[in-house]
Amino acid sequence: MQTSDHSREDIRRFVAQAARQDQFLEVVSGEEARARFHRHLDLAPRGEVRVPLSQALGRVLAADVVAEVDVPGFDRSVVDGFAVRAADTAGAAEDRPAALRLNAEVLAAGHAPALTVEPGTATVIATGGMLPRGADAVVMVETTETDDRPDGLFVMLAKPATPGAFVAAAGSDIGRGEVVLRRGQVLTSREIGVLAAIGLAAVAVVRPPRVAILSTGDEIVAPGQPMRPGAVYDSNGAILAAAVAELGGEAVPMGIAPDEDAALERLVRQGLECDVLLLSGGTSKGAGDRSHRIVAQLSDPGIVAHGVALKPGKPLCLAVTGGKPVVILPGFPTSAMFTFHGFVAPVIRAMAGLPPAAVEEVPATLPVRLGSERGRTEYVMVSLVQGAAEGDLAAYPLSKGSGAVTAFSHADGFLAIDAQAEGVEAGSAVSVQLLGRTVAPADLIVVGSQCIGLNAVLGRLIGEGMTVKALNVGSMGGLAAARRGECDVAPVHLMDPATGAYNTPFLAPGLELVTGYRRMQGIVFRRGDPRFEGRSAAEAVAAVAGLPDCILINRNAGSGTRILTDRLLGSARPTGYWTQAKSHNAVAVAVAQNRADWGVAIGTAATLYGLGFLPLQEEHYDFVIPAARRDRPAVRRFVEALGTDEVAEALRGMGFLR
Ligand SMILES: Nc1nc2c(c(=O)[nH]1)N[C@H]1C(S)=C(S)[C@@H](COP(=O)(O)OP(=O)(O)OC[C@H]3O[C@@H](n4cnc5c(N)ncnc54)[C@H](O)[C@@H]3O)O[C@H]1N2
Ligand code: MOO
Repeated sequence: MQTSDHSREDIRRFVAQAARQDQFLEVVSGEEARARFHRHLDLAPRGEVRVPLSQALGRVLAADVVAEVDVPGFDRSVVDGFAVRAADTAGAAEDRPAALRLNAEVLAAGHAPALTVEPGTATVIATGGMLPRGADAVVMVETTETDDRPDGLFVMLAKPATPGAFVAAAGSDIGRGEVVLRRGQVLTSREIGVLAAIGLAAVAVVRPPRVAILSTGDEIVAPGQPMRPGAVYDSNGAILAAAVAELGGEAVPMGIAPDEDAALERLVRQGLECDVLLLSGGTSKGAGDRSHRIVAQLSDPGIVAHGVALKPGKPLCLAVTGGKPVVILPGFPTSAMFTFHGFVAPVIRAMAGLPPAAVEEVPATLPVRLGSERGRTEYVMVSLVQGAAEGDLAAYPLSKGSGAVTAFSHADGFLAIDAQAEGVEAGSAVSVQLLGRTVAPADLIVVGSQCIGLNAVLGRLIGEGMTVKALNVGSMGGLAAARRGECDVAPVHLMDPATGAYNTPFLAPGLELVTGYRRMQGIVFRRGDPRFEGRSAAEAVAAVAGLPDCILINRNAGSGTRILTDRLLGSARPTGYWTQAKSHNAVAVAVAQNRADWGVAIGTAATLYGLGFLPLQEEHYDFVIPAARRDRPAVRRFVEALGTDEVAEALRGMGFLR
């Protein structure tokens, strides 16, 4: 839909359509939605295919595999030596060796013996050689001597051999008729080895369910294509295709459908040729949201639930047609992933012949308060860090909203807030459902304010093989985490408004400060703007503060940059003063995209977005370290690396001062 040139009638129609909430009249619980969905689904695997072993990795066995051969297939020598009759060696000793005449045969691996080991004789045998008739043991060559006598070549044994010594019996590894692998087994390199050992070149595996994946929306652009204003790259398509493959399905990417009924209808019809059809976007009540209207045309039974009392995930639309699932996931990536894992993944697993995924939960403590809207069960992605006491885990919320794409990749798991609760208090015990099987441990935990300069140090440590977990919770959050002993390093840039001093005034007993680097803060503006170009910061502010059409993009209250801005403005309240951008980047983007005309940010942000910059003041970005953690090897290495010339050089290269 075009964004300009709308007639009043267009706009009235848009609002009327957007306000029509019919599709959300019946919002059901997650359990109810799942129950309705499963009532109509056919979850049986969709047949089997034979694949060569070279293509069997990761596939699911369609049937039990029964060995038709023994492994080993014959009694086999496991050493180089002599095949003997153990009875002939009874009583052998250093001073009374048993002498056995050697038969005229050498049993290399892969050759069938021709001669019997008669009493009083032995046959030379190699590792892997087939035990000859008559023999019941093998003697290692090192423990023997040979004796070249006129009546033949003899081997002298100084010790008796026990029956079966150094012989691997036929079928001792795998016996003919044995079930070696069970149906439903996921084939790894180990199982593929077993299949090869019993002589199979190909194996029957479950046919992976084919899952059509269609992203929808006029604003969606395929990665690799040029960006347009207001557009977003199609991340859902890529995430879903990979997630389907991870679950044993075959992703059938169908690209991006525009918000247009005819095209959508055609693509939905095409997608229904697969075993599952997944759409994302356009399920909400926006005027451009077409997907659910098209899916609503399906029958037998069609849509079974549209709207679930979950956050994220409210607009999820579940449909079934002829036993085949058709799901519209919400467009926001976190919502799409969350509902995919909750509602679609179990279906794909079942169709792929896999058992339900095991759910692992760990207890943790919530370090900060979490607010929640009543009426929907809310799921919050968290990152887990080791707390002060051994075994204690702190669950840091990764609250970037449903639209974020990084929440899933940064999270260790998620916690649920009851639909009736208005939030969870700081310090509450919570249960975290893990996304993987274990909590990923890290050598160094960094919690606080994030800065791209930090990578100059952390990148180096990671290159040395250290694992690092860095959580962005702001300076105040980092300071609190350091006080609670939940991090090794808390990067902070806090200015005391009374004195203008950085960071030191905020230290508490048990905390140390390591000097980091400085960041120049200043006014950012679009190059060439005569209201700023060529002026000092103070002159510029004096000139623009009273101009109603010169818009400021301000920072959030509590941030160091906001304190600086307030000092700069004095009692002036320019247009835009009440905005609350949360980062340097957000300020720079707003100015670069002409949504605002000026703001205060660090010089690096101005450079990144090609903006003009009027320097104001250096900000100190330092590191608070709990004294109790100061001697940990990872912390010592961090401080050491920070002090090196290479790091200082890298920081200067990025525009920081060190
Ligand atoms: N007035 C109301 N507005 C909204 C409600 C509501 O109840 N009342 N629900 C909100 C909720 S909750 C969600 S979640 C979103 C989901 O809406 P849709 O599923 O219709 O998704 P879209 O509007 O198409 O897109 C939402 C958002 O996600 C981006 N998107 C879409 N597809 C992709 C993709 N393939 N890759 C990356 N990003 C994608 C899209 O550009 C939008 O920014 O609705 C709320 N609104
Ligand atoms: O519930 Mo929507 O799915 O916020 O994100």
